[in-house]
Amino acid sequence: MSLEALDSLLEWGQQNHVKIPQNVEFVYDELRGIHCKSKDMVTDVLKFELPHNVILTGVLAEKVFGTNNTTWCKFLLAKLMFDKDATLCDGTDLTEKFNPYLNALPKVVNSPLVWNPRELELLRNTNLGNSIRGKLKSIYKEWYDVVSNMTNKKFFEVETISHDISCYENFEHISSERMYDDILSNTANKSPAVWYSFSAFLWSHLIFTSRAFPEYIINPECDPFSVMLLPIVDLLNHDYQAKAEWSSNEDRSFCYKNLNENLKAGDEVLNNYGAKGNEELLSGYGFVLENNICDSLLLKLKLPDDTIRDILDYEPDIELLTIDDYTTFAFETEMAQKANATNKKTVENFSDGIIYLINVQNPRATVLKLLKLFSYLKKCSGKESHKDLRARFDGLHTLRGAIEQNLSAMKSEPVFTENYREKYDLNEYRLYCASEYRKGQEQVLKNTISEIRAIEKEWLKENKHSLLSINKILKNDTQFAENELSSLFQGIDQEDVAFESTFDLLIIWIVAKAKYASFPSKYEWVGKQFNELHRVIGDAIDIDVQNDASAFYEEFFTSKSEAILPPVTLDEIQRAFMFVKYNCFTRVSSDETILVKK
Ligand SMILES: C[S@@+](CC[C@H](N)C(=O)[O-])C[C@H]1O[C@@H](n2cnc3c(N)ncnc32)[C@H](O)[C@@H]1O
Repeated sequence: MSLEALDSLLEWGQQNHVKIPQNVEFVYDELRGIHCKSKDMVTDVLKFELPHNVILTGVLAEKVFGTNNTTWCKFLLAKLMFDKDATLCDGTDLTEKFNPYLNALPKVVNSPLVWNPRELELLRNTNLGNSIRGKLKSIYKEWYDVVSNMTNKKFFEVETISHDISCYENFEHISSERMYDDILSNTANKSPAVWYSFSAFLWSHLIFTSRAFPEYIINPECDPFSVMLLPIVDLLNHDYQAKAEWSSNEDRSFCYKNLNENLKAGDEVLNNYGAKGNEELLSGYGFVLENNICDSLLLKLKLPDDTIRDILDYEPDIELLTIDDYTTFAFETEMAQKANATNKKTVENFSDGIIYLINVQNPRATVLKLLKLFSYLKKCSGKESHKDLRARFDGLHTLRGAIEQNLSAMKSEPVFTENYREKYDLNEYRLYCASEYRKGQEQVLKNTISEIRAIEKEWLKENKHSLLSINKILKNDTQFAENELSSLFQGIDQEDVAFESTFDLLIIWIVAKAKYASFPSKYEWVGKQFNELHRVIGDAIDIDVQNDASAFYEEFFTSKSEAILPPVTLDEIQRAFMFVKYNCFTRVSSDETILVKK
């Protein structure tokens, strides 16, 4: 970006009656691009006004291509930027008209969509790293659907873009390296062969994701997803604390007001793009904010259709969310959100998975939603509900285990491919963005684990009389340790008997208590639950339990001498396993198996 380009843009604005406050100036630096600063102390509202005739909307795309939608707006911008020929609209050449605006647009938006393979390795094991190819494919499809449609042939010479087309058609078989070398590097270097190539479209797409505004502000009747470009107003950078107001006048001009009081000389005049986390900022805008309080982590879960259907039909208090429940494009619109809220969801809505966004500052709200879902997933078949204490604890520990796994994957050092180092440069700014993004994601995961631990603590306190650990049992049931344990292992080589977990010991305790009918009076409820379960299930022992119980039996009760029958039968072990499955959960932190009173 040259300073002359900025000056020309501001002069063009003046000629076109764009109103810019007297006491601001636009400056440029490498890190923040063009941005706006107050020249002196500002105590009043700062107001920018943009006349309708300098706003780029879908109406122009309609006049040029006959279709008014965001995809065609992207083609229009690409044409204005990269086509040497004029783009006529009502007798005006739009390229000439918007030339100063086009010259001041960023050459590259630093989104990972255009990072080279070496840079992309910085995002390994993150949501963004895992989703970038999918995102690229969906933008590529948006382009392909237009250029491959016969009715649009009049706008494009398809032979010129045959390589772009074949790369899309073979997308799954093309390595990231080749995709970068053949296609994306042309976007990154701003050297697309023609204006309707995919590289040109991708540049335009990123200009829209990083600087478009919702059109409904100047045109309330438009499609809620329509967007527009606002020259000069779009030079304002983002801060989630900025108090900005967008409105329009009757003549459909756009009005931006900065409501931050007491700006000092040199302070930046900022816009507010919405409460966006670093993942959204980096992928759509190519920058990150340090210590971003809007940061969030996206958890995606894939569940079988039948499970989703069951939840939608019978579990109204379990919220299943999709990406449409969150921001979907450049600037969030209330209308789009309302449209999502009123639609009843079906299984088809979840083809891309169930999405939960966990906020770094307030993970609790989402953790509570996730806990309900995980309790449901961990509830045992039969009569158990996701609201039962055992299922809730089991869900909590499964969720905690999954989040901890995510965290350790995120922390693992990326392994760099040797030949990338020789072939590709590493942009320092992208390195910084990747590391800040990872830091933010780690922080969300850590805060989520702390929140789950805090919830577990509350639940343990509230339900302490309904929970029983093996340590408590051993303290109170001396008969078990002193007599029963040795009778169970008569004839078994004592050196072989070593319990590695509280789970094993609990199984043995249940076997002993059921066999000798010796549940201590304090724990009579365990006996009752044991009898009740076996009254209900009869001889139905599920296959997983059969396998686990057999392995356990073999490990502990294989007699040294074939002449001596072990004192415990496989059936007794299976029954104890069944009981533990339906009445216990295991804590991930201590690997401790806990019995739950119903
Ligand atoms: C709407 S434009 C703002 C004007 C832009 N600086 C320019 O040079 O054209 C959005 C782009 O500005 C940059 N940007 C916005 N807010 C930023 C911030 N807080 N820190 C760093 N860069 C920011 C990003 O490159 C983003 O893609």
